[in-house]
Amino acid sequence: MTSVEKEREAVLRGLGQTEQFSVKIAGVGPAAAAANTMAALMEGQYDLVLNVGIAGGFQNRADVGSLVVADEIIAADLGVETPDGFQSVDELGFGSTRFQTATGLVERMVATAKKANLSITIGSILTVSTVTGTKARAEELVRRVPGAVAEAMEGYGVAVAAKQRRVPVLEIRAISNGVGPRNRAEWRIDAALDALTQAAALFKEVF
Ligand SMILES: O=C(O)c1cccc(C(=O)CC[C@H]2O[C@@H](n3cnc4c(=O)[nH]cnc43)[C@H](O)[C@@H]2O)c1
Repeated sequence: MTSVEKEREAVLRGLGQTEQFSVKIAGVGPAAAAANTMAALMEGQYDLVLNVGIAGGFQNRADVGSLVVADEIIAADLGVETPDGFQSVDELGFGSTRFQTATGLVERMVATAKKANLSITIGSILTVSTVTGTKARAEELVRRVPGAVAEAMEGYGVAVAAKQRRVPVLEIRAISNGVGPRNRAEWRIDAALDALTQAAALFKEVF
């Protein structure tokens, strides 16, 4: 599942000729991602759901142009803001903001990417509904989730649908920008899409 067509094309370029994978559009944001992933899972039989796309990288954790793979997918803004700070739905007893990703496959993806000389980091990938645009917010997210390496907008939605259908899930992202003060001029979307293509070229071997 990719959010937009450009990400889908980048993945298809890397996959080359294969019938092993089906690459579908999730849309932007967790709700669209959950609905479109569920629709895909109702139409076909799948062994694994991958959420692949670009993301923001947290400073000194994931550099622009590098790859990240999630050991955990976390809905970072699903909760309540109280005078004492943010409380997640887990703390409130309303559900879970966290999904573990497919054990074994994370390590295989990382080992294979490293063998291909790609820069890749394992960590929590946050799902947010609002892109972080300030240093204070970036710091707050890292304080709340010390293992966070990147933020994007779809992983949690994809994971909700995958879990419902009892299919393992993985999130792999290429970093297009830093998480922090908004600065569109610093975006490196082409570099991130190239990294996605290089990652996807390994998928046949890894999965
Ligand atoms: O207009 C902005 O300043 C802006 C900054 C970052 C991202 C956006 C998007 O509209 C991107 C949405 C799309 O890309 C993924 N993505 C990429 N970078 C980030 C990020 O830093 N934080 C959250 N999501 C990001 C996301 O998964 C969406 O699919 C606009």
